[in-house]
Amino acid sequence: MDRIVVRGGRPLEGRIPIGGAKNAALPLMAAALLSDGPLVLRNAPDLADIATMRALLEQHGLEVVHDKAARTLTMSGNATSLEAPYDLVRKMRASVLVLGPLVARHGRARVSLPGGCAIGTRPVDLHLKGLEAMGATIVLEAGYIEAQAPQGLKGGRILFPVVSVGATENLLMAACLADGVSELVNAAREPEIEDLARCLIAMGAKIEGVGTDRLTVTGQACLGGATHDIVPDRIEAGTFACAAAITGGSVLLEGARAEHLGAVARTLREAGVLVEAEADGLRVSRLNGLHGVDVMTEPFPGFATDMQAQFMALMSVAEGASMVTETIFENRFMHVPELNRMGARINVHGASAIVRGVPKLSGAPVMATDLRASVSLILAGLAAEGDTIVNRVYHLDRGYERVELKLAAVGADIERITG
Ligand SMILES: CC(=O)N[C@H]1[C@@H](OP(=O)(O)OP(=O)(O)OC[C@H]2O[C@@H](n3ccc(=O)[nH]c3=O)[C@H](O)[C@@H]2O)O[C@H](CO)[C@@H](O)[C@@H]1O
Ligand SMILES: C=C(OP(=O)(O)O)C(=O)O
Repeated sequence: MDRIVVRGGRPLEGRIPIGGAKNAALPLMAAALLSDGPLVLRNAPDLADIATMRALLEQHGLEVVHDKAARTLTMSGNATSLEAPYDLVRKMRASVLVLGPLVARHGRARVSLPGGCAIGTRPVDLHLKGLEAMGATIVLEAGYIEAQAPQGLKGGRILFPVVSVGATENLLMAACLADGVSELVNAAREPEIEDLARCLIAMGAKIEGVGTDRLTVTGQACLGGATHDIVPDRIEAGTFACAAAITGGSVLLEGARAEHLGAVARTLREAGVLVEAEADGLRVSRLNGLHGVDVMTEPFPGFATDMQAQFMALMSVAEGASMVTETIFENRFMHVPELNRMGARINVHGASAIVRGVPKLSGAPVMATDLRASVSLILAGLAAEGDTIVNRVYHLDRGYERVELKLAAVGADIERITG
């Protein structure tokens, strides 16, 4: 199994290209199940999760071509199998996003209950209740969701009791082919949802309220093909922003958009990091010291839970203390014991972690159990004295394209050891 070795102490300088967002690409790929014509996605990242979604769509009967040189994904054809099997779905939570499109288009689907990052229980009840509100019958049997709507879905009013990115995406896609008008209230507003909505509109969907927490969808008989540019990955950008900050460097994040970073950019500035929009991206630099800042994860435009681990690594070398509160997932502090093994001083009290900054971290062999936790250990390694060996990098490969090459290109001493 591959490992990443980081030797800390070098300030990062240069330009880092930001890829298309994993969390936008996955629902966009699922949207191909709604379409009669080919869906072409440009700016497609080359990630393990994209390969998993590709395999899932292919086993449903779609043709998927990933031209990695051109960075395009082309999906065409219609589903011939309506079952999403456990072996693929368990690898990635976003697999459940095939459910809404399959039921909306074909009147039934059988989808395994999903896996994904081990960061909490992660139920899918909101996805299922929403489909029921649109007239589907749902039965859970032997680890599978069996959904039926033989007469097709009907438009309905769905009020989300908590903000859910995945449920908003699943039901938004389903509503595009439902009979009548659907209203999604308290919908998630993450930039990836806006990206999905824009692509669906290009495919012929009728959606109002894009970018707000109230989406109104007038169902259409069918959707067609489209060509769509995937939005840049705000979490990849935020991660490299933390890399620049933790090493006291200065990098230009090519293609990154300040408005998509939401509270992350504001919080970095509060901590003493310069974040400036330039013509072709965002410049992130740290000239002086870092200071501790409190953060609380929230749905967009609040501080993203997918940036919590990376920000905690940064705070572990800041002056003073910071309190990091995780409100989205109940078990997303798996990086804390590993950061502490590198000399960080972090105590967890329920949903909050108190981080007391230390002057230096020290390299160590570490291991993470989820994607963002893994990358937080690389960030810590960039600032640590000595070698940090990050094991189990398959988590990283789910969501970061060649992270070690991108970091090495701006001066980090980092390499992948294969095998
Ligand atoms: C592939 C993808 O885009 N993943 C992102 C997506 O995950 P995902 O779509 O799984 O996250 P959700 O926004 O749905 O989860 C938010 C909260 O709602 C709860 N919930 C969710 C659905 C449900 O049916 N019932 C329920 O109770 C969850 O347990 C969690 O506490 O948004 C998360 C929150 O920004 C991110 O961390 C993930 O990176
Ligand atoms: C938690 C994440 O992904 P997933 O929802 O696929 O587990 C993530 O991207 O940080």
